[in-house]
Order: sequence, then C-alpha cells, then structure tokens
Amino acid sequence: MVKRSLPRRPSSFSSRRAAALPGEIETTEIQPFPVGFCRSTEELLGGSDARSLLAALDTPSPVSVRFNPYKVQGPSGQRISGNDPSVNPTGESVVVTGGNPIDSAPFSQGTDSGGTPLIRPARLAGNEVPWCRYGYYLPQRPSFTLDPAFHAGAYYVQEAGSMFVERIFRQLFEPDTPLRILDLCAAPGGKTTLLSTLAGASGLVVANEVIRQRAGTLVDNVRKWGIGNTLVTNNDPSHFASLRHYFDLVLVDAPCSGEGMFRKTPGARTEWSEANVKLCAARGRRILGDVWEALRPGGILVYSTCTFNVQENEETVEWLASEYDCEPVDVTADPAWGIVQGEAAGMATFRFFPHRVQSEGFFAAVLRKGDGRVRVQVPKPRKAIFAPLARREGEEAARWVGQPQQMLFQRVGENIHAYYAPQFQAVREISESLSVLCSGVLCGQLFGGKLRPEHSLALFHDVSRRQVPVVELSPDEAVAYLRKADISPVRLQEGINLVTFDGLPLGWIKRIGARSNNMYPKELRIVNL
Ligand SMILES: C[S@@+](CC[C@H](N)C(=O)[O-])C[C@H]1O[C@@H](n2cnc3c(N)ncnc32)[C@H](O)[C@@H]1O
Repeated sequence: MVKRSLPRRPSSFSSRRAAALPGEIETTEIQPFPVGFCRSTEELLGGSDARSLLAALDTPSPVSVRFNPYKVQGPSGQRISGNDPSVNPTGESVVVTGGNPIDSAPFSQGTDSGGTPLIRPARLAGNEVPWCRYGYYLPQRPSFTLDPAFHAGAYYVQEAGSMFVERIFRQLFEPDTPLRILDLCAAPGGKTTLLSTLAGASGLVVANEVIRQRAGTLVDNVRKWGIGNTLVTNNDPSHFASLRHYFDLVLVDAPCSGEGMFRKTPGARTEWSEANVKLCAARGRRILGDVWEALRPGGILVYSTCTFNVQENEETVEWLASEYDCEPVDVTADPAWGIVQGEAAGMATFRFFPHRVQSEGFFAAVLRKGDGRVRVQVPKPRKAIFAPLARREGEEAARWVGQPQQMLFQRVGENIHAYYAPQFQAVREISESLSVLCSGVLCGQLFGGKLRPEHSLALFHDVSRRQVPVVELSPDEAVAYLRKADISPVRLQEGINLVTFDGLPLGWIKRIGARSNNMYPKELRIVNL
C-alpha cells in the first residue's frame, strides 16, 4: 500500500463547499486564477494557507543567481580561472578538480560607467540561498543583458527552489565521486549547470533535451558555463533504454502544468486546465518509465516539477513506487527553511510554497533504485566518432589549456575536442549511441598545424592565458564586443587576442594590421539594449 504524508485538507472543508471556493475568496488579486487550481490548492493546503499561497503568487518573484565557482571566487572577488596569472603570479596552475572549488563567493551589485546596475563578485552577505552554497538573492532584478559577467558564464539566473538539487546531491555523494549523471529534461540548463558544477572534473553530466530548438539554448548555456564535463544530447527519453544500468544519478525535471510559473508568467494561468494536469501527470510517468532502465541499481532518481498539485507530484511518485523497485533515501531540509518535507510511498518529498519560502514554487522527490544485479549494457557502436591526434597536433591543442595533463584531445570530424580523461570512455560510449550536439570542450580546428580557437574554448574555465595576449576591456568596450561591434585595434597585438572583462574571458578578437576582427559568434550577440 502506498503511503503519503501531505498537508491534508482541514476537516471543516467539505466537497460541497469546494465548488463554491472561488466565490469565497474575496481578494481581487486571486480572481485570475483558474477555478480548478483554487480548488486543488484549497484541498492541498486548507483555507487560510491556500489564500496565503494565492496572495504570494500575486507578488513579484524573488530574483536569485547562482554563481560559477570555476570562474568567480569570493569574498575578495578574485577568480580561479585555472592558470590566470593575475590571480596566480607564480605561474603555477591552480588545480580545479571535482567537488567544490570554492566555498563561498558573495556577489554585490555595482554599476557600470553609465550607472546601470551590474552583478559583481563582491558582497551580498545576508542574501544567501540557504540550501545552495553558490546561490544568492538579489534585491532587485538588474539588466543581466548589460552585465558582461553574465555572458562570461560567471553566474546563472536561477529560481532558488531549483538550487535544492545541490542539497540533495551533497547529502548523497562524497566530493569527487566519479559520477555519471543524466539530466533528462534539461533545457535551458539551470539544473545542468548546477550538476556540472557539482560533478567536477571526475564526473560526467549528460544533459538531454528532446525539443531541438530548446536543445540549442542548452548548448549555449553549457558552453558559457565552461566546466567542460558535459555532453548535450537531443533524444527522446525512450532512447536511453539502450544505456541499461548506466547512470548513478538521473534527474527528471519533468515538463509540467507550471503552477509555480503563475507568479512570474501570469499567462501561465490562462493555459492551465485540469485536462492539462492529467496530461502532464501521464507524460511524467511515461518519461520516468522510459528512463528507469538507464539508472543503475542502487542509483539515485530525483523527480522534480515546478507545480503544486498532487497528481503530477506525490501521485506520480506513488505510481513509480508501485511499478518499480524504489527505496527511500535519507535526505532532509532544515525545518527553519520553510520547505514542506513530506513523503510519497515512503519516498522523501520537498515542496516549496512561495508564501513560506523565497521561491517561485518547486517540488522534488528523491529515491534509490533497488539494489538488484547490475548489468551495464553498452550498445554496439554505430560509427567511430573519435580519432586520436598526431603528436604535434596534440601538443598544439594542449598549449591552449591550463592543465592539459588531465585531458584527452580528440578529433571529431574537423574539430578538436578536449575531455577530462576519467570519463572519456563514457563519452565515447554515449556518443556512439545517441544524438550528441556538443561534448567536452570544443577547442577549434587545425590549419597548417595551428589551432584556430572556437568561442567555447575562450569560455572554458581553464583556457590558457599564456598563448595569446589578454586584453582587458572597459565596461562600454565589453558591451560593444558582445554586440559584435568594431573594437579599436590600438591595444590589441597582431593576431588573436583573448578579451576579458573584470578578468573573465568573453571571447576572441583578431588584429590584422590597422583593423580588428571581432570573433564573437553572431548568433550570441546582444541585439536589444
Ligand atoms: C521544466 S523544463 C526543464 C528545465 C530545466 N531542467 C532547467 O532546470 O533549466 C522541462 C523540459 O522538458 C522538455 N520536454 C517536453 N516534453 C518532453 C518529453 N515528452 N520528454 C522529455 N522532455 C520533454 C521541455 O522541452 C523542457 O525543456
């Protein structure tokens, strides 16, 4: 029998009264909420708590960011981008391995020369997201587009509840465990970039997105984040059955009815319907069923949504536990955080209600797959994708990376990629059976024995700063560079230069005599200011 512990409907609330609920709620703010949603919220929380939730959904969303500890360090604001000589004047590489490169890095908002608020690595003390070492609330929403650090992958703008994935991860895995992680519904990449941070150089994150266009955004965000341990795939969840018992951790952040989005995107309210909740619940189950075989026995499954209703949340977990061999795991939240910790079929659940927690709304369940016999199955390779480099080619590629000794350089078609050695075999196996859009660090192409670097290499946290001149841009120059405007060649040296802002690499620029060629990718340029 399944067991569930949830905030129950108060006994004074009868189904006869449920039909009259919308009329009973007197504040004008809640009028736009769908009737069925009001009813299920009342059933879930009871009268006054439901009203508090609806009232909270009519207030502005909190704004939070999660910084990239591979690129930003605090509290002094210094960075540890691998071999940055300004940080590390001895010239020795700073070793950035798996686990937690930096323990804390508060941000503050400064201003650029035009007075526009920017996020900067300095102090936002007192604004920490309590369950995520790298998360901070901002006092207001700045123009992220105008902050070059945002484009450099220094931070990701992420809803605070979603950062709870870090809490789950830290309670279940030791730092530097070589994990294979699958983020099945990954675009635009919020949780992927967090998992990539946590997995470090010893782990591998496979970030999958079934919708091709959304997968493109995921690729952009993964490259910008620049840790180099992530592979982006564009597959249907059912395709992962070919990787039997392969992953140590699977995250299913399911497409849902998005009740948590009612706050930020009021249009989501008009799209909501009971029929859609049912459809989303059925789809969530299908996705979970499709991917179950890919999780290794003893491995961890995290199922999450940004919706409140029980059909898509607890009932889906109950369904999973009734169909498959699931075991509870010991994960907790600090009661002071206001997160509602419950259980569904004995599995730990966490719900973030916006009237109790600074969050838009989030649900997560965590469980372990029963420890049966592990039979890892790797499908027969369809085609050979990787080719080793000749010695000279390898040396040329290696000089662009701060710590090449921990990486393997491979040719994929015309391109040179770099991979952390511990997970290269897994990269190979996955690449030979799924549709891979990007993997490792795309370094560039060789012409006459010389590497022409790709943009993603500039954003790799461990790009070498010794191979080409590094030119620091002013705030206005940096924004001009990101708009792909012409940059004065005066401070550039002949050939390729790496341009930085506040020490963070933004991309490449080439000086050819009296002119410069802005190499920022056209498709990424800032178009609206
Ligand atoms: C909640 S969003 C994921 C958000 C993402 N995990 C993040 O943190 O940024 C759900 C994703 O599932 C994808 N999706 C939609 N239908 C799907 C399906 N049938 N199977 C798998 N994924 C699907 C959507 O395109 C969307 O990108």
